Amino acid sequence: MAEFVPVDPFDLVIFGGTGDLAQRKLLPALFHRDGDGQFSDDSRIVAVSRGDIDSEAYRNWVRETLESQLSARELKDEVWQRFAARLHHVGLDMQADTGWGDLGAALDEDKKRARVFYLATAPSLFGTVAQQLQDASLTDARSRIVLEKPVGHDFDSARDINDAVGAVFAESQIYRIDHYLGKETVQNVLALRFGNSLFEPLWARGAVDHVQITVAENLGVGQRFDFYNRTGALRDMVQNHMLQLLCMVAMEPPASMHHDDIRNEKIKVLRALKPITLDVVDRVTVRGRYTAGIVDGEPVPGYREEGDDPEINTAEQDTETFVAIKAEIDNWRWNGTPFYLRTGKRMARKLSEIVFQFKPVPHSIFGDQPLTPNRLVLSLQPEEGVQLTLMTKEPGPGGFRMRSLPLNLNFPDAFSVTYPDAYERLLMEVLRGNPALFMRRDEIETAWSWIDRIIDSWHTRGVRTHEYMAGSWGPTDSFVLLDRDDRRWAQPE
Ligand SMILES: NC(=O)C1=CN([C@@H]2O[C@H](COP(=O)(O)OP(=O)(O)OC[C@H]3O[C@@H](n4cnc5c(N)ncnc54)[C@H](OP(=O)(O)O)[C@@H]3O)[C@@H](O)[C@H]2O)C=CC1
Ligand SMILES: O=C1O[C@H](COP(=O)(O)O)[C@@H](O)[C@H](O)[C@H]1O
Repeated sequence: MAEFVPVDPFDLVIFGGTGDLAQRKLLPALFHRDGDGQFSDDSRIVAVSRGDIDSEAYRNWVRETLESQLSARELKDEVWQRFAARLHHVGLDMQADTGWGDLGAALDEDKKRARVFYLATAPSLFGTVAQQLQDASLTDARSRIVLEKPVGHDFDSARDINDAVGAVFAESQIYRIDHYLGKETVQNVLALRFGNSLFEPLWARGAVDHVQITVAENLGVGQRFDFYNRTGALRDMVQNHMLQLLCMVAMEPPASMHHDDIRNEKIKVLRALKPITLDVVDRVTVRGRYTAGIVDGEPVPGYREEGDDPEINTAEQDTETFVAIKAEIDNWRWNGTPFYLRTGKRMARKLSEIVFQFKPVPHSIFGDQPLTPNRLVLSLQPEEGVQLTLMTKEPGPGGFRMRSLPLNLNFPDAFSVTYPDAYERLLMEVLRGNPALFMRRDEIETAWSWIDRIIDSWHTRGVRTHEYMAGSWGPTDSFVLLDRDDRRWAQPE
């Protein structure tokens, strides 16, 4: 039976406490955890923004924002009263030297209490805020700082941010968010691989033909056009989420669940990624961009039409909303077993999954009967579960007929509890002081180095985006990418 374990008293400061991320993810997540009784009465949440509002006005704003997202059943009055009492707002400009004393005054002076600074702001402010906090004597060995993604837009900027934040906080105090690491199924990869003796002997080049990692979204870029247009799918999704998924499935068994044991294994995978160089970039990567189409039965505009600011939406700007990559890991376990990565916006439907395609049997004793090689599918979204396809004999008379059937483990069916979403889990891990689900500095920087190489090669080779219709599974070239190796994407069915 799931049990919600309370966390010790804390002060949580959210820089950007009135922003979109706070509104849609952080505040609902905190409200849910409070609802399950995990926060002590004296724990505080202090929002920082430049807004000229007092704490009462902030509480009213939070109430409205929760009302627009939660059901009346979820927004229980008793929980709201408790939650509201811990909310405070401090108005200050993170780039100015004034106002930091007000923030200090809003915090508890008890040195034993966890003090967490959550930077839900542009990454260009991370170093400045860290320095201001130190100058205002608001940090000590017990404080923690949470950095939202993206940590930089390339290796150099990531290193600068890490240096600036690292000048104030020790690495053990820095929590770099990748919300995919908070997803239930991603953690279940550890349980599946290392809690069962069944899979690990097969988890290698000898048995696995190839691996596919798909993160498809049906949504477009929406309100974030400006950010996205400067970023693109490779930086937005592959540098972080997809490479983290790759690490979780490809790493060697860690010695324990200790955060450094896990992160030490992940970094080895990132270091072993074969660089994608100028001579291969147009064979092993595909860039795409959606045009108008139909998603979930509704007509939707193309990418270009989503950004209405002519200053940023120029014809020369060739931002990709889709990317597919044939990645290779140069190590003993995976040599010769490609990992095909694919992510895109406005695709046929929301679907995140990791597919292990096993090799065919070496010899068939069943004559002409076609045999489908086994496949292990780890589903992340929208449904969480694990599926293993096996060849079986069709029952009954009529000869020996073989059929491929799935062995299904659907988490919502198997476990009746509703479990916390990724942000809820990650926030609780920060408050507990457990960095296992966060990215270490070397992971971020090594991932950026690999990504930078692809971007440089794209620019030098002039690799352009290919159009795909919104509501499809991506550009034709992404199918050719696998076709060339005589393989197919697991989707569409
Ligand atoms: N929104 C999302 O879904 C996601 C966002 N992120 C990242 O999180 C960060 C924040 O994103 P998002 O919430 O969307 O951004 P918003 O622009 O919606 O919010 C920014 C917040 O920061 C405050 N702020 C901005 N500048 C200052 C300043 N100089 N001093 C004090 N407060 C300031 C704003 O308030 P005010 O203007 O009143 O000062 C506001 O509260 C970004 O780096 C984004 O890339 C990451 C993953 C998902
Ligand atoms: O970090 C990001 O992730 C979301 C997708 O997250 P999910 O949990 O809904 O799969 C993506 O839409 C966004 O562009 C990106 O910045």
